[in-house]
Amino acid sequence: MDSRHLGQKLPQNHARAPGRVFGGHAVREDLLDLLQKHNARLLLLFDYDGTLVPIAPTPDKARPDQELVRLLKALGRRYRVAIVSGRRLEEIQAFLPLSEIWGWAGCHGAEIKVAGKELWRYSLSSEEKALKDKFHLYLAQLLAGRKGFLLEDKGFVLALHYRLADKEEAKIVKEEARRAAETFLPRWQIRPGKKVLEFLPPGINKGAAVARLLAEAQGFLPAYFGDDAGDAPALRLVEEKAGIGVAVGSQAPPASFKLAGPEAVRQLLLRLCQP
Ligand SMILES: O=P(O)(O)OC[C@H]1O[C@H](O[C@H]2O[C@H](CO)[C@@H](O)[C@H](O)[C@H]2O)[C@H](O)[C@@H](O)[C@@H]1O
Repeated sequence: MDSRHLGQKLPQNHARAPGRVFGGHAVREDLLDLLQKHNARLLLLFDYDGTLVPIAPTPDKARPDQELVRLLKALGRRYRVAIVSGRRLEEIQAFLPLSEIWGWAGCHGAEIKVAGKELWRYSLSSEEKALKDKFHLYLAQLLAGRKGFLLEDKGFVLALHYRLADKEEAKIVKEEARRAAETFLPRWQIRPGKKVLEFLPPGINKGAAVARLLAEAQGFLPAYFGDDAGDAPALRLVEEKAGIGVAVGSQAPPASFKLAGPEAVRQLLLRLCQP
């Protein structure tokens, strides 16, 4: 096995390189070479929305196409593949019903499965659940009669979407929601995403999720692909472990490599699948 990038920093030209956005959808050959070198000991970790599929007006519209499903199936046969999503684990598994995918983290890592078995799950105390339910009710009332908002209750996480709302109204609603969260759930995190404000239990983040997955994949080189602020802890952790961070799109946190968007990711993965 080629372990040149395990337990040591990436070569100077890759480590924290200014990360050019690779124009168009042409494949970054340097990144492809680096990934191919690790062959069966490569662990590919993917965020979903904005990384594997383009952002859509509403969450239910961002479904994978058949080519993506076939691509992940082929990748899963050749490499270790994990999905690390802000979505509910059940939902993301329904979108990508593939036994070839080894690892799954849902709700930003509040629920994790590996090789078909539950690995870890955040334990929501009854007191915390009751407060979360009260907060949910409060938000539902706040949004009643307002257009363009969507409230997603993911069990462990609440997401307040405002992509289709009026800008000024969204600003007011977000401020009010933040204020209420500090009253109902003062220990919880408030995390902005792409036109969404998410409310999560303490300690839940994609960095912790990836750390749990990596502990089950000793000797593998991790490569993480992510597009937004929620992916920052995972990108950081993977690069600290001398793995490969790939920032996808213009709003992505810093990483050694940059790709223009989901189509550029797909072109790279298609090449990675070739014999
Ligand atoms: O970590 P991810 O897998 O990228 O999930 C992050 C959030 O994605 C979804 O919301 C985002 O994508 C929607 C569809 O493109 C878009 O309409 C929305 O504005 C985005 O915020 C999902 O609904 C959330 O639960 C995830 O946390």
